[in-house]
Amino acid sequence: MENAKSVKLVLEDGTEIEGTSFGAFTSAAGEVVFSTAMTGYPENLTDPSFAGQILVLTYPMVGNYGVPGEELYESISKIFESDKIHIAGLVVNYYSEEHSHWNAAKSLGDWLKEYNIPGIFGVDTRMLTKILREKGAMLGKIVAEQDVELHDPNQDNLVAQVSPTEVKHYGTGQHKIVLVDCGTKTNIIRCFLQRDVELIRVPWDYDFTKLDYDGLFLSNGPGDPKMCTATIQHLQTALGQDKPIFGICLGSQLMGLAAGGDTFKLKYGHRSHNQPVLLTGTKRSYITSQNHGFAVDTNTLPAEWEMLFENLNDGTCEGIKHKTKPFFSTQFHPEAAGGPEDTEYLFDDFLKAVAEHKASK
Ligand SMILES: NC(=O)CC[C@H](N)C(=O)O
Repeated sequence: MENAKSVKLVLEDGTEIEGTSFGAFTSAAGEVVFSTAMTGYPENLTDPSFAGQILVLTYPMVGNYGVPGEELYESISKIFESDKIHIAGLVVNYYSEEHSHWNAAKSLGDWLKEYNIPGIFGVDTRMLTKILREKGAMLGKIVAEQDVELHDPNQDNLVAQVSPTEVKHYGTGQHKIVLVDCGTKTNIIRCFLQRDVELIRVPWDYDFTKLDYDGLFLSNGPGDPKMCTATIQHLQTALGQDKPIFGICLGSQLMGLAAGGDTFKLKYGHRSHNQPVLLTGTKRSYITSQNHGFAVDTNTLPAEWEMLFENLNDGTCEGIKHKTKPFFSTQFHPEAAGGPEDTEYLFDDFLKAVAEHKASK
């Protein structure tokens, strides 16, 4: 490669790995996490839940299908999961400078440069993942010319950084759904707009309890769920009523916290497109898309709540539900993008609960 510049990845345990720069030639610190998904870097990089994280991809060749051009649908992106790259840095094994795909508009390296995000390649990302799996997710940094301090993004209120500051309206359907945007993936909005919904998208700390709505949705988002104190407070008011509530990922953790339960940090998290979950009380399992580092501790849930899905790899909580009220959540991503769409039916289940609740009034 012409003009190749070397950079290094440094982990908090002292591990240093030399590699070659692609994307922006700059330094960045964050939490180093790995994803074993085989595709989906345009979706992953724009998922706001990755804010503050240096993402390691185990799939050996990355960049070969380039990055699509932007297209809008109802004023939201048709392609990406938000309007910018959210990761702090990218670590890959082989970066394919040549890309080819029917909808590619640019290379992955050029896209990273646009957002001033560093990438490093030539790293044995499977060896690195073994280190992260043994020792747990670690802080780390990509170092170009200037050194930077290690920084733990989970100490920051990342949700406040990625959440919008204004209320937005979408769609004209008959069910009025409030979407609390803690860093929502746009595919959640797309999934709602493909159904009979009018969506009111509000900031993470907005007092939605004052709004007139039929159902409440809590989005995914970055960082430690315990940082979202304002959302948890508003949610506690909503849990005192009986309008249907559905939460995804961070939204599931917020539901657990508002219900009176606790969350904890997983050793290295779940990030891939093939995480098996079991629907509690059945022998039915689903393959799901996941991206989370925290989970609800089911042992701390009050008696009127129960686990809805369980992760079949490590037994952790993949969703909760209220035993009598229409409140449920998933730790995984039924909206996929990327990953399997097998659990998208949960949007229909939620809207069915909304319709039933309205009919009962
Ligand atoms: N995708 C998400 O919503 C992630 C939730 C939370 N930030 C976690 O890492 O567990």
